[in-house]
Amino acid sequence: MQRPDVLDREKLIVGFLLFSCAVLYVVSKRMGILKLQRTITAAIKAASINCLTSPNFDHHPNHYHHQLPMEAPTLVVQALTWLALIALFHYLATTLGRCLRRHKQKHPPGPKPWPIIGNLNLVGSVPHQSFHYLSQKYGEIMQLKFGSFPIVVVSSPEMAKEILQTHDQTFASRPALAAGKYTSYNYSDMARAPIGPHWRLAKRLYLNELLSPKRIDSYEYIRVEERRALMSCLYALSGRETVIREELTRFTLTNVSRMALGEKYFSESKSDRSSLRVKLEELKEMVDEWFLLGGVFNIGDWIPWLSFLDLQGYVKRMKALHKKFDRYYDHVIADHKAKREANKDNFVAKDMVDVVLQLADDPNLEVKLNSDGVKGLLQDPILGGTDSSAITVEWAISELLKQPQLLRKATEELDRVIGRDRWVEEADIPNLPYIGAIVKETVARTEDKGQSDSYEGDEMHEMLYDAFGIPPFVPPTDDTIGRDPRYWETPEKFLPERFFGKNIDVTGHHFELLPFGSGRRMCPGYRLGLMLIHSTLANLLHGFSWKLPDNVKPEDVEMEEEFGLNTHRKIPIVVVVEPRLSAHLYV
Ligand code: HEM
Repeated sequence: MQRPDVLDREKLIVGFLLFSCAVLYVVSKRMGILKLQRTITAAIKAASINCLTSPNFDHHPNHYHHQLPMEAPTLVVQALTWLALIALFHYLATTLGRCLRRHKQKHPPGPKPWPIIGNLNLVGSVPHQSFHYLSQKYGEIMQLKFGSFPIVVVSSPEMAKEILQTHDQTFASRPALAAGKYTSYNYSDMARAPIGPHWRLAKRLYLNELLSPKRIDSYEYIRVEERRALMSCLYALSGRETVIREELTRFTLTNVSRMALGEKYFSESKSDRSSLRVKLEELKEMVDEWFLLGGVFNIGDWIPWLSFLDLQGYVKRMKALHKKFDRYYDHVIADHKAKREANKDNFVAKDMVDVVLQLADDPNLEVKLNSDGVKGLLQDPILGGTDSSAITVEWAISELLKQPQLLRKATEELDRVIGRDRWVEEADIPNLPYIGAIVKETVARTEDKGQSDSYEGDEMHEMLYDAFGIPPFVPPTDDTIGRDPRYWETPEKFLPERFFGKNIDVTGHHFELLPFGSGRRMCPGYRLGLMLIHSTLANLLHGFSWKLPDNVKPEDVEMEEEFGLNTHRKIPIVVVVEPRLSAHLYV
């Protein structure tokens, strides 16, 4: 991508005018402006005398021309000289302005914006679908205006590479949206933090403490215990209509809570009123609400002078949600502090909360961790690790129920590789290529369709102009690339086989498939996320046969999406499961 060039002709005009001005300035300085005027006046006078002495001129003595004092033409000539100079400067200024404007207006193509709302009228309730539609009309890089802010949407692997790899430093910060302020402890979680010392601290913490390959392996026993609990629970529900999302969210929430916080910190009993702990149902609702509010188009974000009205009521909801999460984190922190106090002399940090609290006490830390900073850091794994893994498995099952022949192929592979007398272990995953292809196809089609962050702010604006001559940008929507027939055969079809014989991975190197992003803001939890998705899906397909309720045919399964920071199914899928393995494996 090149910085757009000003037209050569205009460069010449501007150069010529600047040169003329410089000459006029130097000459007037040397001669003095009055002398210059006198010279010009003399030249014009000489011309007029020539004219007066021409044979056609009327020489009658009473002719008023003869009566004029000599000063009058001098004044006229002086006035004309000034007018000419003013006109010259005016011309120069307007031409220069036009050139600069032309330079700035070299925007990517896009629809004409309306006053105040910009192009918000073209963005439907599922924005990535609107982007996809618009990008077909305007191309792989297009400009839209959200209220007062210009944004750019890119939708090809080549453009994605430019933005996320070549210029990733320029584009790595996040916009300051209300969701980050009210639901992410004033931009203190890693996902919303601007690039800076706090974000670097978070990255180090996750990569070294919670999400390093060694640490992920050491938590395998938690994932196995929780997987067993999930399988037993589904076994108990067999033959009944079940909303699988409920079970999956409980499963991922428990896993991530135990890994990051050390234990569950929620109560599973609906009737237990005495517990200080938040109820599981309530926590699930809080997580759902967080993802919904994180992805909404809050008018105040894009038309800031209307923000105080909170027209859609989102900010009010964000503040209410913040209070609930705050109570939850206060409880987690107080419990950890109490345990540390009780074990003062030989205390060893056991989980991420212990590590974060130790960091908060460290006076030599590059950036001081205050209470918001601590809670922001606890939030990333709870929210980042829960919803995305659960909804990916739900989408995969929905796609398989729509095409039962794919479900058959997956169970054939499981029977062949694993057999019917044991569960699938994490070490088996590389030997299950068909399940792997299903996971890739699912994340390619469904992950983070909602990623529509844009970048703003004067500094960012300048950087964007420096880098590209373009205004703020929206990261490439996987959905747009994922549906482009130039990169995918029959993109509208769920087709795991498309990955066979192709070395396309999902870890940010192949820009036609970016479910976890790429570059420095790439998801730090991708290993854990993939591990959870692979092993959960493989065991669900291995342990149960899957059916739709009697009155629903595969072709009737709705695949409508609900927009949010993650894209959920609009209507959770209802399934009926029956065990496939011996009964003793489910206890
Ligand atoms: C299926 C599972 C997951 C998917 C699909 C997913 C996807 C993503 C995506 C697309 C991003 C944004 C990348 C970008 O802007 O370029 C992201 C960021 C992030 N994810 Fe994940 N994620 C998953 C699991 C996890 C897990 C398990 C954790 C932690 C335990 C996690 C923590 C984070 C954090 C902290 C960020 C913010 C990174 C930053 O802004 O620098 N994610 N994730």
